[in-house]
Amino acid sequence: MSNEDFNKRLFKYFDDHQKDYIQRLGDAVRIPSVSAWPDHRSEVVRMVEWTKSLMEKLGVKVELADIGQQKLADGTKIKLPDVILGTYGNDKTKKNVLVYGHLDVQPAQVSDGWDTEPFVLTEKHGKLFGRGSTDDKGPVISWLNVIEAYQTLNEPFPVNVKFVLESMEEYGSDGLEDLLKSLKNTFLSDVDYVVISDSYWLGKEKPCLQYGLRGICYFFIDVESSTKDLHSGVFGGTVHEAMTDLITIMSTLVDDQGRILINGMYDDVAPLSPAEEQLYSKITFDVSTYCSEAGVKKTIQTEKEKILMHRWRYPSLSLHGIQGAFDGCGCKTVIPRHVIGKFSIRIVPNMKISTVEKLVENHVKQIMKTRNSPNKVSIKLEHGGNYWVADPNNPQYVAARKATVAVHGIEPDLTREGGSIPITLTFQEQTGKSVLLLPVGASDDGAHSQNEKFDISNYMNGMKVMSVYFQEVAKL
Ligand SMILES: C[C@H](N)C(=O)N[C@@H](Cc1c[nH]cn1)C(=O)O
Ligand SMILES: [Zn+2]
Ligand SMILES: [Zn+2]
Repeated sequence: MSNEDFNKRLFKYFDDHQKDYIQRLGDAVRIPSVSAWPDHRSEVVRMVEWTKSLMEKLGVKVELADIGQQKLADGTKIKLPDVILGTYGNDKTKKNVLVYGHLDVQPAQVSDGWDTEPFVLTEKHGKLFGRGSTDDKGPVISWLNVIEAYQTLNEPFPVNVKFVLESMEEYGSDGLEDLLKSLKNTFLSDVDYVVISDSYWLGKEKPCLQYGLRGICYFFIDVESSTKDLHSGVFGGTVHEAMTDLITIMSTLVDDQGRILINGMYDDVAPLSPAEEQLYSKITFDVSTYCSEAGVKKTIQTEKEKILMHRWRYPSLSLHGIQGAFDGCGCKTVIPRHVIGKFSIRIVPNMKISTVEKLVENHVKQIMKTRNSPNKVSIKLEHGGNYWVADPNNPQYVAARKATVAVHGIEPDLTREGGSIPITLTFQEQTGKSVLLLPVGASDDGAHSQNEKFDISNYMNGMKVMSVYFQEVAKL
């Protein structure tokens, strides 16, 4: 049978089994594997076990790698979830492709404003709503569905596949870097290509391949004022409040133009070359759609090119929350004794995590000097992950472009991602091989947001692209 005929059968098989794939994703979404919630660690472990069992059913050889313990803010330690190392096929004549993905998800609760139960996959108008549907359970399961389809159709798999599936990605990939370094001369030594499907298209219709990611430095600012919470009527106006110090610090970090106000933060940012500047205008991107997907009235920048640059090649600082602050309904007249402010800086070429950390520390010290406050303030880099930029002309990208054209009938845009996949650079360094970001989700999937979803069409077409990608990589 020609390859074309096989792909027709394969694609039909995917379409015919849509219901089974939705059910499988639903089983995964039902496990609330939130890595940021220590009290849900057993659910993360359950997700690892669920995936291991599916992989073993498909004949993937699975090993669970212990990556040690996580130290929580209060000093206690809990076990980090094991990393799944999978091996499928061992044919020395075939290429070895390493697939990375993550099984943990961002927190979610109906009270955040979800229209449906976040951990119940709900199908509406061709969309599958649920936490982790697009980030990253849908894509991870898609890779496994591809293996299953080949088996059922009795077709030899075109490549050997290795899997690294972690469950702390949404918490900065705690513990994974050391593991990968320790595997450099064993599990990783014969890897030819690394592929990651954990990001999103730039629009809803046009597929893309990505060759860059921003990194992330996530900070906690801890402010302690008193030994207990205080009555604001009794103590207000006489004590230095932790919250007042914290809010002052947090209000000095970024201005209304999105510019980071920390001295020196832009010193290492790579200058924009004329060649790079030209790339942005060619990319399909609609500013008004972007605004409506975000649910905002306007963006800081108005030109498409500038928006893309600020998503991909400039740093940004976002404020995320304050632990310990009153956030319930009604009025509570209490002065909290201890608050922890949380913010992150997305970093870009050629910023260094250690420099960013020092600059933030200096900034906080400077602000506190002006406050005449006796409160205990400490700043901690909770986790840091590097940026990554690759050459989109390397053969692996050519293979993925052919796969995209074969399924979608259109050349993908070559784009970058504003989010972070902290371990990407480590894969490149430890294997010495090309890493490809092959997104399958759409721009409006709402990863990390309320009503995260994965379109059924993206699920089905994603598996088709992944299949042809393996076939094309086999030919390289
Ligand atoms: C792009 C990827 N799907 C993702 O969402 N990554 C997270 C990683 C992270 C790092 N610290 C916390 N989360 C992100 O970009 O926020
Ligand atoms: Zn995520
Ligand atoms: Zn992700």
